[in-house]
Amino acid sequence: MNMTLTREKESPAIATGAVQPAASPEKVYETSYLNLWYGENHALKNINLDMHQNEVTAIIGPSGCGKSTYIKTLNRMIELVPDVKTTGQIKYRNRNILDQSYKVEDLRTQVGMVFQKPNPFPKSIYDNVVYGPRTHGIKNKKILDQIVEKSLKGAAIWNEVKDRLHENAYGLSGGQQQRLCIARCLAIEPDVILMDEPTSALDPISTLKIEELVQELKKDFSIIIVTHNMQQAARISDRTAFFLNGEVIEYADTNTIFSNPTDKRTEDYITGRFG
Ligand SMILES: Nc1ncnc2c1ncn2[C@@H]1O[C@H](COP(=O)(O)OP(=O)(O)OP(=O)(O)O)[C@@H](O)[C@H]1O
Repeated sequence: MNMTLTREKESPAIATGAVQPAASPEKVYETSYLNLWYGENHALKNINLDMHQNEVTAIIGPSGCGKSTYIKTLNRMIELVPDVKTTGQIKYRNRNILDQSYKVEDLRTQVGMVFQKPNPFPKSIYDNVVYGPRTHGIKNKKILDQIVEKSLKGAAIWNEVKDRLHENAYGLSGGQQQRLCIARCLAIEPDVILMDEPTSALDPISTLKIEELVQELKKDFSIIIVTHNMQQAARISDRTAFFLNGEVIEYADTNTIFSNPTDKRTEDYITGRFG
């Protein structure tokens, strides 16, 4: 059965705001037949997903379906969990990152991550932003100053903090802290930004700011975002993958997922019948 969830019809709340994806933008990630086990728990099952440059890809699905697990495989953070086993491939820019010869440090210079709860370091705003560049050996103050300004502007927080750069980041509001964490991520000039429910701890106004920011950032970066919030996926993403019980049930451009899904389970989820 076809269903319609468009701006004008049944559900104004799930209006897709994102522009349709371009014909075939370059692939950033290509996941093929990815399986992942936590011990005996088969958490990801035969995942096949391509993610594209300068797009926002949303990952949605009910609690426990494997969203966070999947996004953590994309920067190999998953390796921090003991007793994890994977099979299959994840190619980032044509190289399989699951191949142990791929240095995780190299991957992390290309792929930044923003987490559910803002996690600034207990340092000044300035020191938070320059943390990555300093780790990479940049010491020149003029260059670091430029990185700070550019990154904070990129994360749409410069005007709010430019006069207090040397104050502790913990003095910022939750929404400001999250934008600072995005600035910290931008300072390493990544190619891809992974976001694991970046607004779930924020109030609606801060959420809106982050959503607007994501739309800006996709001009320069590729963004993969896990969200519980279907309206958010509909508003900001170009493509959406619906996960259920560790499988990708449906992956398509966001408009299709929310207005004309092909799988009954997708339809049931986006209409709130479960999850
Ligand atoms: N560190 C871990 N050790 C063992 N099992 C885990 C671990 N993390 C997740 N799992 C299991 O893997 C499955 C997928 O969990 P995951 O956290 O990826 O789901 P999710 O879709 O992100 O859920 P939520 O929306 O609640 O955050 C679940 O069965 C979960 O219990």
